Amino acid sequence: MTIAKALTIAGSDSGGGAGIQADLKTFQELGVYGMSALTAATAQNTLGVQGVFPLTPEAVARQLDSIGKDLTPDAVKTGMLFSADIIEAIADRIAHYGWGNLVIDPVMVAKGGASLLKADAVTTLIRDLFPLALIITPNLPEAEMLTGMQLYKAEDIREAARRIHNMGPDMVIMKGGHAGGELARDLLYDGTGFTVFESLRIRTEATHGTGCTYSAAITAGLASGLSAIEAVRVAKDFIQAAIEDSLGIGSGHGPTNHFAYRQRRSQNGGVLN
Ligand SMILES: Nc1ncnc2c1ncn2[C@@H]1O[C@H](COP(=O)(O)OP(=O)(O)O)[C@@H](O)[C@H]1O
Ligand SMILES: Cc1ncc(COP(=O)(O)OP(=O)(O)O)c(N)n1
Repeated sequence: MTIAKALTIAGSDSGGGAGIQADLKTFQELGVYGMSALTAATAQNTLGVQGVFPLTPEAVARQLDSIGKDLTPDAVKTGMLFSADIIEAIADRIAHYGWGNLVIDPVMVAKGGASLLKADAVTTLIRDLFPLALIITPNLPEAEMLTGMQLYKAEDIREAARRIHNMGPDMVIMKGGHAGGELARDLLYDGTGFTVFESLRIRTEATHGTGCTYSAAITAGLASGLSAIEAVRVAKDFIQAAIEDSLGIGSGHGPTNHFAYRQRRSQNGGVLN
């Protein structure tokens, strides 16, 4: 049996809704073998982030070496990276092992407002990691931080996608979770044109870890051999089901339901409804 393997390089969310935990659950649900390299532990629940405890760059690099010397990933994603020296160590190891299918979720600030990336690490993220990426998946506040633009109008969002594309990745997905409106609309830009992925916006507080889960689902699709467009289409269905069927746990921003996509498919003879 050959199984697709995906690696997440990210922080731990003790509450289980975001970070490494969301990524590994998503990989598993999509039939992909999950591996992880931890960058930081967070003390976190649905109410917010109570503490951030980064690992040393050396500890991150050694985890990547252990994986690289034995278990070649078919796709890799990054999430919370925290500091410039951790990013440098990760970029160095990814280049060393020649890992492709790299999805970068440029995690900066948790929904509750806690900083998950030091301000002085943004330039290192752009300089060292973006050129290695197949896809970068900023939400609108992250895209504003990366470009210095204010993103309210559709044409400005498209211009921001072009500018982020010029920072080195093959593709950019501008996520629409933070925009208003009836639709949750994501835009994929590949350097020549835009592809729109949209769904009905669900009115809910249970959106903790949506970005992690979405980028992990894209990574799982790429690891399985899907094209980028196919992988994003599956990921959009996965996150929509996960938000719609939320679990109702915790008293703040609850987690999404990582079981939902598979449960719906099995109830419908393999077809998502
Ligand atoms: N309320 C919602 N209803 C439907 N889809 C949503 C909702 N909120 C976010 N999404 C989708 O979840 C994915 C993650 O987007 P977003 O929430 O913007 O990321 P982040 O968690 O990084 O802020 C995107 O596909 C977005 O369209
Ligand atoms: C450890 C960790 N990593 C990433 C995040 C941010 O996750 P995201 O999917 O953007 O969800 P919200 O924080 O916006 O709910 C995190 N919180 N913790």
